Amino acid sequence: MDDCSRIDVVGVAMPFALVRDGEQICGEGVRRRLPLAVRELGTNVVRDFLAAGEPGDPAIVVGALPFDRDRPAHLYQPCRFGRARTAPWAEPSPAPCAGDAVLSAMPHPQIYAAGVASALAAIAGSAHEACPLRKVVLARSLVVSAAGGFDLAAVIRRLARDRAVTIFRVPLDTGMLIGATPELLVEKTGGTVVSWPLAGSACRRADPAADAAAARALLASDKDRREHAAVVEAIADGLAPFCRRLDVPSVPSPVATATMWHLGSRIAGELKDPEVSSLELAARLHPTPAVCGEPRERAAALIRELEPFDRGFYAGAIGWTDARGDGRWYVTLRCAEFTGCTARLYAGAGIVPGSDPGEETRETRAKFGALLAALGVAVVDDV
Ligand SMILES: C=C(O[C@H]1C=CC=C(C(=O)O)[C@@H]1O)C(=O)O
Repeated sequence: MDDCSRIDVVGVAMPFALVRDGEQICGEGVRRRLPLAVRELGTNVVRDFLAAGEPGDPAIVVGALPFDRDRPAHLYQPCRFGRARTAPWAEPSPAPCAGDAVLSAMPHPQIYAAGVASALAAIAGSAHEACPLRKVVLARSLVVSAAGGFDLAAVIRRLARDRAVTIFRVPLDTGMLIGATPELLVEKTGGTVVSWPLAGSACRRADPAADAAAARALLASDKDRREHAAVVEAIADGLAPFCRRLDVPSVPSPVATATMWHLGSRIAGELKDPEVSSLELAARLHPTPAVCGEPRERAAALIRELEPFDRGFYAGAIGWTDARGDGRWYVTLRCAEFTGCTARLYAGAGIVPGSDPGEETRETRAKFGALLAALGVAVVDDV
């Protein structure tokens, strides 16, 4: 493994990068691809794939899982891989984007709000069925076009000012996926596994007293607690067969990013088999009700019906797994795909009985905030 401490991960040298708290994980080049669909990423897939490679190549798989479990994952063995504990963000970040950016919401916020109302009707209509729809996460997207393009290194440096999130950059075949996710899908190290789901949100406030009150109100919100509980239950159910012991908090805690409060629950377990692959665990858990809904297939069908765009890699997972199965996968949130002079941003909100279409639309607007600020674009009320 290379020491990437002297490599500027936001430069072009190591295009795949995950950065949190000064720890960088980065990869350069594509040695071999692992083009399986998410649902095919089962036991021993990574171990067998790496065993068939050339000796001396990095014993690691990195990349991104799409939202759709039936689609091919973007997974590969890089030519070089590095890991280091340094903070490469010392220099001040210049304004990343020309001020002439044009914003185009897809769908329009009013259409999104109407979609939330339709989702609420579908949830209510299924209430007396044997297996009712309990939750669906509806997303929308925002295309930002800038004639002069984007300075992606500056975007990353700006995102990295928030120490509570993990910054990622994944080179895709179609562009560059960049974001700042607050949510850990799964981390596996030896015999231990951790997942830290988030669901239930409130905007941060500038005034400290108002901000603390917003966190208290979120913790006390029955609607947000139900939204959160659906995710915790699904993850606990997904991990239980792999664990000899699993600790699931009975109440969530507030988790803060620079722009949002969330309800979070740190779920930790002891694995029956320490060789199990973190990619297999990620593929089993994905998509959780933090990004899809409950029950999964039914929520995914409603998402296909109501969302007028393709999620692609948004609401998927990004991360890495090594030959021992150790690795870390994050939920692909607060992100954009950059292609030429456009950036497509995504944001979603969990819908449960009691959700309000206007509130959920405002929540998605606030979730665009981190990326828009990093692009140097002001959040305006009609997006
Ligand atoms: C789907 C997103 O957020 C998820 C993660 C945290 C809180 C969420 C919520 O409160 O709705 C979402 O489940 C997104 O940011 O696009």
